[in-house]
Amino acid sequence: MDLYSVVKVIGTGSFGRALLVQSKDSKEKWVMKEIRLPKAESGMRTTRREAVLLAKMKHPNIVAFRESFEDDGHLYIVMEFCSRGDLLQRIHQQKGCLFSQDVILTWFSQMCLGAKHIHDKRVLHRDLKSKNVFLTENGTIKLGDFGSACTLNSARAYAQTYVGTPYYVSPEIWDNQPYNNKSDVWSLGCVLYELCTLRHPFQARSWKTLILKVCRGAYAPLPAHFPYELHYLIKHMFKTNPKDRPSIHTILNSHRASRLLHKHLPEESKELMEEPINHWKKEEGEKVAMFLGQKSLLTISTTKDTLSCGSSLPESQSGNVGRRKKWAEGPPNTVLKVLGNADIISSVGMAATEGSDSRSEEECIETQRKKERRKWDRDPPERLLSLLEKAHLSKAFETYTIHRCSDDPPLGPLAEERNDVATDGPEDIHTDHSRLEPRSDDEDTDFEDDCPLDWTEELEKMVEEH
Ligand SMILES: Nc1ncnc2c1ncn2[C@@H]1O[C@H](COP(=O)(O)OP(=O)(O)OP(=O)(O)O)[C@@H](O)[C@H]1O
Repeated sequence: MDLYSVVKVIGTGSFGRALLVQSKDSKEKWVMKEIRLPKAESGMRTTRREAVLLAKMKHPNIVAFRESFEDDGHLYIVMEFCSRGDLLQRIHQQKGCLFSQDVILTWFSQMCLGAKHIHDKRVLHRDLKSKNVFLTENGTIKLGDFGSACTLNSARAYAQTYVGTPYYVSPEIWDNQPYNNKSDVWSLGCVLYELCTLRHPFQARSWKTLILKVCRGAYAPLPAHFPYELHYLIKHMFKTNPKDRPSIHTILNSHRASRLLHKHLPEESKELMEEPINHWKKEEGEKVAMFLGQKSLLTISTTKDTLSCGSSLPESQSGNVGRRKKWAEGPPNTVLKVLGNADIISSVGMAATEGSDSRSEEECIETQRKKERRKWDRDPPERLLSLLEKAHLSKAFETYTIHRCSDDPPLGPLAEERNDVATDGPEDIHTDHSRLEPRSDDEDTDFEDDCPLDWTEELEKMVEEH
């Protein structure tokens, strides 16, 4: 502490203060987070998690860690100072004037790089929001605030804890399912949407509407001037089923928007990235069109028709331009074959599962139950709503840390913790190299929860405390 002089208090978070400090030696400015340490010795390790995780993240798009130390009952984390503040402040400064597409894509592609680094290290951020994305003096984006982050290697730890800011929370969390890497993708989608519209995607006047809108993935479309790829990306990031949502890896490498993002990546990152998959090559498109034309289209216009319209083009060209085609009466064989092999997607109910394989009745019921949980046409649970009605909706922009049972430790910085939780300490963070391989988005959802958490009780307590 003696090495720094305090310039000013930047802000106060739920866990303590953020101070702007200056190194007495170098005169460099840093942010020092001052976090009250819990009295119980056992709670200290959780409090230190933010420092430990931040120290592990060395990436140009993540707030750099300098050092951490304890003094007088506080933990101090010294980190890079992002002089241009957070994106929420930046959005407010716009006063309704939209950001340019280039700015949005430049910032968003850097957010993706930062998030990819976190996920590659098997860490979930769990509180991505515009307030936790920072801008440096030279305009670089940095993800910060790892107070809610957790490692993925302890299934118990993440399955039983909910952390997040309600406006940015994905449908699966409201549905008592576990937080996973795609939940971070949802939150990042919210930030992208905010950059495009200066509004939150899920605006609501009540908690009930908020939750229902989130769970139905109902948002107003982006302004029409944005490119198709951006509309498409948002649509995918807001898929209500996390398995249908792209992973960060997919967004950067094989999504329809990847090429657009790549154009906006910093040069040094481009070299390290894979070349994105080109979804639609003109030559391939022409080949497909030709194939379809031969297979299943009938030529009904003739050169004669074209010529009678007064065209003076040579026959070779006028044939191409003037011919009109229409679909044959019956669907093409290829389509029938594909449909024959496809699952009957819309068929719900036991008929679809009966006799289809050798699964037990319980397994079938369980599958059915999971399908039903995804529908979200029903109202949110009465109890959840009645307690949320008491809370002001503005609270939905604050970070919540909720844990399941009194003997199960929460993961937030002020949490009490048992000694035997295996997610603390640098040794707990391991790199799973298989995760670095490109995979389908479905495979890239990290885990399933077999014991969904009932966190309404904890939320009730928190709402009362607020
Ligand atoms: N590295 C940083 N550079 C510049 N400003 C920062 C940095 N880290 C935090 N801040 C600012 O300090 C203030 C307090 O941040 P802090 O993370 O402590 O709490 P919070 O994000 O406001 O709340 P909570 O952590 O409860 O979500 C915020 O205004 C934030 O923008």
